[in-house]
Amino acid sequence: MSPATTIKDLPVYEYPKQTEAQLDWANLEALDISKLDQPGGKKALATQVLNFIDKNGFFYVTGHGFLNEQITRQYALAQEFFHLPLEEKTKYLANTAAGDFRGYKAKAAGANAGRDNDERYNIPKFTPEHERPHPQLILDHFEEIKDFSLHIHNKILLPLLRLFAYVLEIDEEYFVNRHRYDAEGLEYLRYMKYHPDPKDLWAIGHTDYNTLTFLFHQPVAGLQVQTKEGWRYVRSNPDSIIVNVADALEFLSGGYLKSTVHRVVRPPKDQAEKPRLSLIYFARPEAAIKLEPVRSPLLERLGLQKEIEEGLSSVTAEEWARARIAKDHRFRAGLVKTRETEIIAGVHQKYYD
Ligand SMILES: O=C(O)CCC(=O)C(=O)O
Ligand SMILES: [Fe+2]
Repeated sequence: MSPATTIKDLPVYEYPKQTEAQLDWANLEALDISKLDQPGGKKALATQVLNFIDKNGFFYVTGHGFLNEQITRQYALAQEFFHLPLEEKTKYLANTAAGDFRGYKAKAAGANAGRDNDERYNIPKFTPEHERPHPQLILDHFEEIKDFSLHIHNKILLPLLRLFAYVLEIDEEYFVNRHRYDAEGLEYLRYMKYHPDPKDLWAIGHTDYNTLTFLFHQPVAGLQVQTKEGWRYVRSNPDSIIVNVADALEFLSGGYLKSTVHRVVRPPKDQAEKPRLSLIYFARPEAAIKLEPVRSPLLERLGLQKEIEEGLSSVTAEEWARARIAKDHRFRAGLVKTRETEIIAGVHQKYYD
């Protein structure tokens, strides 16, 4: 390969073109988190958050401190990873039957081929708990992937958690203290590849089971968010990360922050024949954190304060995530015909077409 098309060791990743299709786009707020370091910035952002967060858990983050090249390097790695032979990738299979999503998930095949059209590689946080084998490609770029993951955790996740705590008028370290990087618990960076497929629905409507999900720029349209007015496409802008509130943060915030339903549909005609790569970071609370609602002066004032009750409040973040992953596995593997809705402790997960 010529030097012009590689940066040192990897082919340069070029984003596909944005679609020219006229789509119904969701209107989402953008939080410029670089403002948090400026006088008055926290207050301004809190006002913005209060305007949407009890209705819709999707928003953009700008001012996140990543250079475009850092993000496209991760896409280049994702692309190279998925080019590895299937027998190499399957050496690193995730144990999804046990609710463990670390490692590789192949695209469904054989009798279950219709159940999904995506491959994934989940790279867990860089702590001794999660030391595990990786392909040489990943090992060769380990420090770069680690720096990328740590930037998301320390420079994006934690400031957002402090901001949400400020909005709820609680100790600003309340959520941060439940997301210590070195503590036991699973977060991961995901490389994902959707293979072109004629079916309309590529990922059924769902909520995520973690704290916050960070979706990096991805011009192939397909991600949709459920709104009161119906499904709306989420536009991906080059300077923004798309963020969504997921189950654990909804539970911890006493239901105030909304874990928002989303899905992935087949891209519009001008993009439908291309593979769709996604680069996603799933932040989760520490494993042992109980999903009990916080006591918040804001929620008290609004009459929305939830009490700690039997049931979900005694379920940990780890138990919730494992239960969701294992149920999902049972469907994808063809062990059950339809998705099971009760996850744990009598709490139901809703699926939407
Ligand atoms: O690929 C995307 O844009 C979204 C994927 C997603 O919702 C998920 O993996 O939970
Ligand atoms: Fe999702």
